[in-house]
Amino acid sequence: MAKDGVLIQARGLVKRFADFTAVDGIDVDVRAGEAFGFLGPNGAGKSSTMRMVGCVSPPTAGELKIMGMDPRRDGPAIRARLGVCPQLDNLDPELTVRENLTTYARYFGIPRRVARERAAELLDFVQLAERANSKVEPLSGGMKRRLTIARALVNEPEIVLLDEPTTGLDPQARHLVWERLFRLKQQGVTLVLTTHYMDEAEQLCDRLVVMDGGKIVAEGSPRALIDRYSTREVVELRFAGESQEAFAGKLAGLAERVEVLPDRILLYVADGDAAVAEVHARALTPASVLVRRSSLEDVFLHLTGRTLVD
Ligand SMILES: Nc1ncnc2c1ncn2[C@@H]1O[C@H](COP(=O)(O)OP(=O)(O)OP(=O)(O)O)[C@@H](O)[C@H]1O
Repeated sequence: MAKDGVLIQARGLVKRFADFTAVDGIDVDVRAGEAFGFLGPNGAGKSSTMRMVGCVSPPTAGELKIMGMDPRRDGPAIRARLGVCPQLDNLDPELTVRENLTTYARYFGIPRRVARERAAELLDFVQLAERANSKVEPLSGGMKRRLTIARALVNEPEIVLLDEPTTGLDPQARHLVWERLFRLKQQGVTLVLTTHYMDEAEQLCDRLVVMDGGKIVAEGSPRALIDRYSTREVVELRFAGESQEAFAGKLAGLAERVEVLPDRILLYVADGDAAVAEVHARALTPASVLVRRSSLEDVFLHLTGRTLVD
């Protein structure tokens, strides 16, 4: 392990494609045992960063150290200690569920008998033991994703990279994946994930960076980011009629911050109910009112002026 328990260290890390800069000089420290997230909208540069960490795409500039090693020089040694769960499932449809694991194990030189034992354990872990002899094709999206996670664990990696682990899954399948990832974290595996789902980041990540346009715009724990960049509560008001903008002026002084979106107005306040009472006291009659806790979505909106998922 590298000094201070930092497993991944990036300094001024850059990825350019021709004259387009996808990752624009980011600094990152991922510590042993934590779940670390890259949160940002499509195109923020999350996957490009992950591919550099996974040693499949060389950095254009800057420094990157993984477990104290240099991806430019030590790619194979690093990859031997990483597990990778790519954004798109690339399981082998010709093979059974079990064979997808045992065949993958061969790339790491794991003896056949050990590979079979490990495959059985991993299929148990991802709750696919009953499907061991099934082909991959008929599996649901959630099962395929869990199998991809199992495959990423075949070499008993210290770090597991997960690129959008639950994109495209239904809520129940997502929860099952989250639950397994949480279990992995409890076992001491370091998780690095990208996501554009703020609930996923809040559920899983001990710390995260918010990325936008190739840059890191904020970093911290979900709680710390919310405390720093948002208020305790948010009131969402929807006014009937063509424009929310027309009502915004009537809300002056009512909140620490007001965001006017095309379909609603957000009031950032410490006490949502008190703010709602004040809205009514001003004889305003929104078509709907919702009081909720602040989330990472609010952090993102504050930092970039845009919503995370359009
Ligand atoms: N091989 C490539 N050649 C040219 N441009 C690329 C390449 N890979 C990525 N890009 C561009 O770099 C930018 C960042 O892409 P990246 O995939 O890293 O973003 P992301 O945050 O992971 O978003 P997504 O959720 O869509 O994967 C995008 O504008 C993308 O079009």
